[in-house]
Amino acid sequence: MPESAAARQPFGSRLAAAMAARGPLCVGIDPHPALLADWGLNDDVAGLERFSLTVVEAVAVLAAAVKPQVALYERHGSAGMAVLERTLAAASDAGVLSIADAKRGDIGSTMAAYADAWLRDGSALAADSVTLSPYLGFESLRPALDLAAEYGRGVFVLALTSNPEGKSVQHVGGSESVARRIVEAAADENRRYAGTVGPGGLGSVGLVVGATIGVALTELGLDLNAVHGPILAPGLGAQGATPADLRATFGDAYPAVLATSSRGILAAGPTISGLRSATEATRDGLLQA
Ligand SMILES: O=C(O)c1cc(=O)[nH]c(=O)n1[C@@H]1O[C@H](COP(=O)(O)O)[C@@H](O)[C@H]1O
Repeated sequence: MPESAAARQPFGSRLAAAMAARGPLCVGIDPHPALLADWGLNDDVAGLERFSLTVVEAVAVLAAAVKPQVALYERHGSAGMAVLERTLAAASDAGVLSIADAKRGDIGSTMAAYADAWLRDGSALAADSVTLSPYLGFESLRPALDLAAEYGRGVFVLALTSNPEGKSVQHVGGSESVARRIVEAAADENRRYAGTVGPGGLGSVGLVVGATIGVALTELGLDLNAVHGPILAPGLGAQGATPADLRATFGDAYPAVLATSSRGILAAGPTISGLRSATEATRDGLLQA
């Protein structure tokens, strides 16, 4: 059902409500060729669609959000991107929030076009939120930040990524690290819109901080509580992090953490019941941590 921007609550408020109701788990939709094969599907557009819609059907009532990985649709060309459009529409129809994992970032004039694609009402690719890369400077993301705020949508900006190579850039500067610039900029941005956030809500500018970063927050002296936004934490499952690792890594910022797992859950397909069991087990592990 299309929903007008005026009627839509800010993304951070909608996500906080979903996390409170369903637990702090996002299920990544990453249709890797090997997973398609494991599910008995061809690595083609029909396989991609079957895979994606099955995941949405299975987890929409259990997860706080789903996160389709855009690269795995792009590799099928324009027909793959059409499947992504239908996957985002199916998530919306099923009542689960979507995070388009596009990791976009460019100079402002081009960024405005990315913002139009992923965040503007009327775009077939519009998701509830999108992942952004701040390598061109946090402020280069301005068109997306402003459009997200206008339409009640959200963004997740890469801060400390889950891959081992990330620290070669993100840790540079030590106590004045690159990551600190991103964390502080996101906090400033959420402060600007603090008046739109209801009690217990979160801001709509989130960060990506990997579940695999170990003690980096302490080493770099970063306080994620000051962000007042959601923290998307990939790395659970296939990349080795456990719910206990997440709890230890994020400490008292844990209530704002939306953990995300793709392969760890998708490997339990292709049955709906298998996917649901894996989702519930992962979610319960996060709630008990
Ligand atoms: O933005 C992301 O979601 C992301 C950031 C990051 O630091 N690390 C990371 O793994 N991701 C994404 O999260 C997903 C992780 O997939 P699994 O390792 O299969 O759970 C992939 O789609 C990655 O692109």
